[in-house]
Amino acid sequence: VRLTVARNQDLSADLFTGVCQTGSVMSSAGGSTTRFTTLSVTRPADGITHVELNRPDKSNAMIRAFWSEMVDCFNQIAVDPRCRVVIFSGAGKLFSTGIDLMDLTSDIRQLAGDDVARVSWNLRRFITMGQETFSVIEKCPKPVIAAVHGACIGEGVDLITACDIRLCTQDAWFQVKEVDIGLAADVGTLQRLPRVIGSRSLVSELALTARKMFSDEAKSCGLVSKVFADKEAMMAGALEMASEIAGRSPVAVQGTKINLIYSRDHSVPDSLDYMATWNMSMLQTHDVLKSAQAAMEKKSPADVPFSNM
Ligand SMILES: CCC/C=C/C=C/C(=O)SCCNC(=O)CCNC(=O)[C@H](O)C(C)(C)COP(=O)(O)OP(=O)(O)OC[C@H]1O[C@@H](n2cnc3c(N)ncnc32)[C@H](O)[C@@H]1OP(=O)(O)O
Repeated sequence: VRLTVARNQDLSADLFTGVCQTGSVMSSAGGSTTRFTTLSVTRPADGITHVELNRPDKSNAMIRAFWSEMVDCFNQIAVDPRCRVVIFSGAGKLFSTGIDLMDLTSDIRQLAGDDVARVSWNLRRFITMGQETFSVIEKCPKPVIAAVHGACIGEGVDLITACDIRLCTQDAWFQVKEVDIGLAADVGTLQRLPRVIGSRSLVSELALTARKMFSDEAKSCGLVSKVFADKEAMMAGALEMASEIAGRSPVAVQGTKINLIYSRDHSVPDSLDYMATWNMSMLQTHDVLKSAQAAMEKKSPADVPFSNM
């Protein structure tokens, strides 16, 4: 199945109206609409939301509007019962070249405040806003599959390390570029990358030298779990994986994401404790009974109708 075909079929859907000339419109479950200029949001199949970086003529460089649109987008996805899983990709010839360098330089030049304390305070707020741009992905209970083709630079790496699953094309490359522009990466890569790939030595090497890492190495170190020949194959693979996830119990899927992230950041005893408390209510779902019955009847979970949440 190709995403492009599915998307065309979906343009009339009520929730996501797809890309139009002035941007993409997304309405929350409550009905309010948000118009995005840096993102395209579509629903290629039942339960699946496709979010696409949508500044292809500027290499999907991330401007300030992107920061707030990401927060709006993922906050809406988090509460949208019709979304069970998200695919995140980039339009055009590459995934993203990271922060928009024009924006960055003008933002830094325009820092306001009467003295060092006030300037610093404002700068801190600016940095935490940047961090929230990617933390919203992690806070969203729906799993997010990043699908990367071509370059993924700087903030692009911040973005994908906040995703749950990463796929890429053979021509993909990754670069923790921040030291080259005179700063220590500050919106997620240094915190998340060491937890994604096991080797702290490799993380330090990548972050301190800003060297490019190509797809084969990205696969062997665990940054991505699958490499596809080209973008078309990757998007088909992402859609197939997303369908597998969307067909399963949302109680089980969302509980799995939340507990995996919790256990990444806590000790095993604390995480087991959290898990027990989590499942003391979630195990009472009808989904367990329905799934167990389907397994005994040798049916796939995909054949079981689970209600949305
Ligand atoms: C508190 C927050 C702090 C956050 C920090 C974040 C840091 C980072 O993200 S560090 C990474 C910054 N990015 C870069 O240094 C990459 C810059 N781009 C490139 O080196 C090249 O674009 C690249 C080698 C990737 C590709 O080169 P190619 O010749 O194929 O394309 P270009 O002609 O360069 O690009 C096409 C148009 O896109 C514009 N563009 C590309 N990247 C950026 C960018 N990062 N910021 C702004 N604009 C970008 C480029 O200017 C071209 O536009 P136009 O000239 O209008 O055609």
